[in-house]
Amino acid sequence: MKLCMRIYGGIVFQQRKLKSVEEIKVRLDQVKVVAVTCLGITNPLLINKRFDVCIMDEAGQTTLPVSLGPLIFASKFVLVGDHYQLPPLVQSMEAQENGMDISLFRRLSEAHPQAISALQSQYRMCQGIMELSNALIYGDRLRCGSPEIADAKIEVSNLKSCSSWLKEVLNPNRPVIFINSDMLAAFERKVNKTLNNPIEACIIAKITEELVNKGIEGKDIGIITPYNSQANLIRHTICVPSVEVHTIDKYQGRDKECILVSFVRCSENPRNSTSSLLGDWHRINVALTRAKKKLIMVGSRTTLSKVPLLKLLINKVEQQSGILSVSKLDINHFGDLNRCSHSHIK
Ligand SMILES: Nc1ncnc2c1ncn2[C@@H]1O[C@H](COP(=O)(O)OP(=O)(O)OP(=O)(O)O)[C@@H](O)[C@H]1O
Repeated sequence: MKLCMRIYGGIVFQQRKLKSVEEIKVRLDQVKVVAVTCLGITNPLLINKRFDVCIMDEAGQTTLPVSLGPLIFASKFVLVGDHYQLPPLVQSMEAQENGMDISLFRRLSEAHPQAISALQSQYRMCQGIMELSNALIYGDRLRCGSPEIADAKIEVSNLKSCSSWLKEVLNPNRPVIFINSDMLAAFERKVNKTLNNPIEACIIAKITEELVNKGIEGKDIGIITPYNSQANLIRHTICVPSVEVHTIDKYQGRDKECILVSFVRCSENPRNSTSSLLGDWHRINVALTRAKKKLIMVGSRTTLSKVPLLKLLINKVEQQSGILSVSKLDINHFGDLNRCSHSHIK
């Protein structure tokens, strides 16, 4: 059945085209379930409504005042979220210092651990991908929901025509690959106070093109990176329009069959790179848990290893035999490294 959803003032309606405020009011009195954003609850049409239960999704990423809005309309509430992923986005330093980036979900789960029901079966990641966040973040508590999920693999057509490094990267039996760019001198570049890495963008573009050539649909591929400038650079570099490219923060709550991560940081003096967006383990957790069947990471092992959690990640990938060090010879097979490093796209 195909449902047609219509949204009026932040409230979602199924199927019907409603022509007047009166019709919306009548419909609202008939329905048993109302779906609305946290801020949409302030809609005047809902002002006198009361609900038996309020279920709030992504509660770990919602600030306390925004959470309280819908909760006061209900007798009971259930908060759904994961405070091991990114917390609410709060830009004001003063608000942060006063705890505004701590969600109601986190506060209540710490104050009332007996009220938590931890969901341990997950239906997204295959075994190899799940093992990373299990080892780094979840203390080995996650399980694959079924053997089919655990063993899921990408399906690619004949890899014989690929160069040897791409054969390794696309190999369906390797769910996790970390492409180490140390031999390429693929240095980060500062552009208007943000960072990008042209050589990493070229590597990501080449792998994406090859995945599509070998039968993976663009809509099943996602590319994520910590930095906006790198997301823009990759969007300009790849030739497959249906592939989604976003920052890690924007990818929370989403998934794809195949995820490529560009870590960007690579500096001649790696110590300079330790305080960065990558220092936040919540963000690393989001990046590692978006792929269903294939997770391909590109970065400088030397630079990233200065961040303790990323060092653990790289060691874990090494245990899975998933590290691939690429050389200038490999990369020059598909084009001119100089063209990548002198890219003028900002
Ligand atoms: N019972 C199930 N059987 C098969 N697939 C499922 C089942 N439940 C969830 N999935 C799939 O697992 C993936 C993750 O589900 P969902 O997005 O609901 O999880 P989530 O906990 O909200 O994830 P996150 O907060 O990490 O983004 C989705 O691709 C979804 O289709």
